[in-house]
Amino acid sequence: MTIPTVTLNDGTTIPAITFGTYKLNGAAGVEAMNSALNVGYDALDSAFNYENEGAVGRAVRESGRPREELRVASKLPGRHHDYDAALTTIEESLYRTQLDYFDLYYIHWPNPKQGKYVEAWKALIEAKKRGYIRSIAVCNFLPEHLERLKAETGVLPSINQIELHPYFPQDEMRKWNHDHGIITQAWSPLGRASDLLTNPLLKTIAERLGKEVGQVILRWHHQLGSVPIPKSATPERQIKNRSIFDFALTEDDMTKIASLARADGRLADQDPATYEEF
Ligand SMILES: NC(=O)C1=CN([C@@H]2O[C@H](COP(=O)(O)OP(=O)(O)OC[C@H]3O[C@@H](n4cnc5c(N)ncnc54)[C@H](OP(=O)(O)O)[C@@H]3O)[C@@H](O)[C@H]2O)C=CC1
Ligand SMILES: O=C(O)C(=O)[C@@H](O)[C@H](O)C(=O)CO
Repeated sequence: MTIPTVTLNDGTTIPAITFGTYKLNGAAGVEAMNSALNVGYDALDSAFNYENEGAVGRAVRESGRPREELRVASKLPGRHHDYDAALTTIEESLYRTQLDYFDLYYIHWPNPKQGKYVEAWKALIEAKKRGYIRSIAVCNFLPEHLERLKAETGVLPSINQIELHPYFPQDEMRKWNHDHGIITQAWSPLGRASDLLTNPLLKTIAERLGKEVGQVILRWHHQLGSVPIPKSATPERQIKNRSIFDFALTEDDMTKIASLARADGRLADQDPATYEEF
């Protein structure tokens, strides 16, 4: 089944599910990404810090698929938020992928203590003007960070990619994004293979629908209006994870899944208000 598309606030489009590539490196990484592109994913999420932009570019070329059919993303690391360094880093990302442009490029973390994310954002705006990037976006930004981008540049991102899964549903942040025309993407959408995948409530829903728990979680993301980015090195799981557009959760399922939220449901100690990424 074809993956539906989502239109961003700058008129560009992304598929309603993207393939995550964190920890997919080297030849094994290329193989996993090749498999994902072969089973119908149209988008790859990468980052300068994943050290796999070369594998991403190679998988895109080996797929034999037209470049314009695909969406390729990377992210600017915290150590390169200075304006000139940011532009050079984006150029380096392009050289590593050996692609002519990125569909999406994100600021990976705001690093508020360092305090240079507005400068980095201005570099992304310039990189878009130069044709390096089609759509500019952020990850892990809080409302206060987004307000500063708006006040100081007049440009809000197309996407805010945040940690999001049933243990950490981020209702307020998702609403903020939605109210400001920003699409929410969900990182670690499956809870990075934590006990979420064996949760009894999710298992009951999955059994009733004849689906797997991972599919129920990814469908939950879709019905919330967020775009999940599941990673899997396993072809069978890649296929299952993308097969979420031919069934639906009931309102009752959605309400029950909302009850799984935990006071601190984060997977790790990575609060964007204080976390500083290298
Ligand atoms: N912007 C940011 O700050 C961040 C962005 N990301 C992005 O989000 C992507 C996804 O997040 P990630 O942290 O990788 O975690 P995910 O929630 O996607 O979980 C990945 C893990 O789940 C396993 N898995 C995948 N599908 C299934 C399934 N159907 N059943 C059982 N297990 C499954 C995988 O195993 P296996 O591979 O062995 O199949 C892997 O161990 C990253 O790859 C990256 O692209 C991630 C973190 C932060
Ligand atoms: O994977 C990413 O995109 C990250 O930002 C990392 O910080 C990741 O979340 C991680 O857990 C690294 O240990």
